[in-house]
Amino acid sequence: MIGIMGGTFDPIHFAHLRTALEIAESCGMEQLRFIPGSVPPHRPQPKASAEQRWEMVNLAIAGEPLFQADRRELDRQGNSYTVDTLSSLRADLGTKLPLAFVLGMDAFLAFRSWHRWQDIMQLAHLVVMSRPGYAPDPQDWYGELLAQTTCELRSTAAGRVTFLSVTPLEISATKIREACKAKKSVRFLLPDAVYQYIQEHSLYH
Ligand SMILES: Nc1ncnc2c1ncn2[C@@H]1O[C@H](COP(=O)(O)OP(=O)(O)OP(=O)(O)O)[C@@H](O)[C@H]1O
Ligand SMILES: O=C(O)c1ccc[n+]([C@@H]2O[C@H](COP(=O)([O-])O)[C@@H](O)[C@H]2O)c1
Repeated sequence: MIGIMGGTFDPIHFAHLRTALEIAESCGMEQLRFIPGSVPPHRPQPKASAEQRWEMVNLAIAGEPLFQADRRELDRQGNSYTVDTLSSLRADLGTKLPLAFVLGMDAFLAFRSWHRWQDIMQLAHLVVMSRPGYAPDPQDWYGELLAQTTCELRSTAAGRVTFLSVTPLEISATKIREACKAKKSVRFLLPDAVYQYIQEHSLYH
């Protein structure tokens, strides 16, 4: 199974990295790909450029064999819709391989507003990670799709939803950008290489 972690990554931080590793290990993924978005359809545009966010993702994941960075959303024009990304991954990887789109509870709560969300369910599983401050969706719309074990995800290519608890880390890119703006240090919230990159490029000031 391959995991896909999409995000704005403005910037990538330790909560992305630690939760991704825990999910990859507990689901038995052979690889987890970080896919930074170019033009997020659903939020204000990022402060760092697409290439800067790409470079920070690469610095952050260096040396972790389970992780890969994938730039297909950056190389595409227009809005970075997840349905298009997953279709393009299917074109590369075939229809049989289990694919799991990994997202935090905050993102999952808005999932049914995503572009062609029903089609996303045909292309991948959803692995929803706990996130401090976000309670589970009270509308149990995914009931029939619920997978109780991660084994169930490996036995089909797409279409199931599962919820996994990860180490609660109250880190967000928003707070990191705000701290930079307030001239406070963001060291130890993200990898040192990313911290240095932010300083060298005077990001978020
Ligand atoms: N602390 C966290 N715990 C669990 N999941 C997280 C956490 N931070 C981010 N994620 C998840 O990682 C993915 C990418 O998130 P994103 O790049 O938007 O980071 P963010 O910290 O939420 O950024 P921002 O504050 O700019 O919205 C999303 O699915 C999001 O839910
Ligand atoms: O395709 C959509 O309509 C869509 C709407 C909202 C979010 N997403 C994806 O969800 C992932 C997490 O988004 P974000 O805002 O937390 O960085 C990222 O890969 C986004 O492209 C996708």
